[in-house]
Amino acid sequence: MKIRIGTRVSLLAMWQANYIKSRLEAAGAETEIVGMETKGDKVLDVALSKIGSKGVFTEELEEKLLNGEIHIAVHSAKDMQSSLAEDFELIAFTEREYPGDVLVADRALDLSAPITIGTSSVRRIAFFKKHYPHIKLVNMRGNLQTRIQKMRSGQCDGLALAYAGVHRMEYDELIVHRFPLDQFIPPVGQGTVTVEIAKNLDENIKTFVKNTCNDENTYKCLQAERAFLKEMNGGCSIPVFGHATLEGEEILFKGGITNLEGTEEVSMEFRGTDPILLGQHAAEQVLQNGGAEILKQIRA
Ligand SMILES: NCc1[nH]cc(CCC(=O)O)c1CC(=O)O
Repeated sequence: MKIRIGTRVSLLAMWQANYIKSRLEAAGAETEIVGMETKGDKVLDVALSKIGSKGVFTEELEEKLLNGEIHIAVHSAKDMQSSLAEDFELIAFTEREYPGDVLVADRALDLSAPITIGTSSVRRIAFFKKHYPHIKLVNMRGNLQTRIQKMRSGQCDGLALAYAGVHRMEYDELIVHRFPLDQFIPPVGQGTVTVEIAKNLDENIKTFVKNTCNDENTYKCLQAERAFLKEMNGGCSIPVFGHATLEGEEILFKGGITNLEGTEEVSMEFRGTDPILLGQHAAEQVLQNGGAEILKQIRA
């Protein structure tokens, strides 16, 4: 069996693809990595939340899934839209890395001082405004390496990033702070790698990939998180967050939404055993308890 793996070409995307590749090969498959640049990689001067079109990192890979040039596409689960087009499916989620956000810098930073932090995530911006209103924020896109270069050229004192990406790119020694998970609640999917297929994929390949790459516990959590995200109908320009963990058979889901200024936040916790029902219920409750109002304000 030879499995062609599609990926973006950033170093982090390549890490993810190689991670999946090594699992498939350990289980006896031959593989080939097919890298490609996507719109999301090329347009770097605009905040993601403003590019607007859905799937800026996924469209081109999906074309290749459909025409068979690749069998699977590897993504960060966080980058995936909550509802895929009819023809596609996420069949595996790898065991999750620590899901939180960290501060990366070349020197120790005093978070109570008026330092400048680079980020363009609407969620991180809102949490900074709420918990660190004196900190100055500057827009920062591009891959991890580019952002670190921009920081070193003086554009900011530090960068707010997902731990998972920093760790995978081996920048651990630049981590100067970990934001608590209950203060910077992670976005849906942060820290796990997912495998996307076209539904017409050969069943043997599909089963093989599932068996070698999927972590059942992470899968359950991601089902809940993604059901929540879908029901919230957010998109990456809306600071929606959601994080599920397992406690025995039970799923604990924490999620919500904040306005862009970080002055209004609806965060709630729910427990359940059916991931999809739990995620949907959580979204209904968050929307009913002020979330719908926040969404409306942001969209206006
Ligand atoms: N926003 C881009 C992005 N997409 C995935 C990761 C890495 C973390 C992950 O895979 O969850 C990052 C970088 C970041 O947010 O710091």
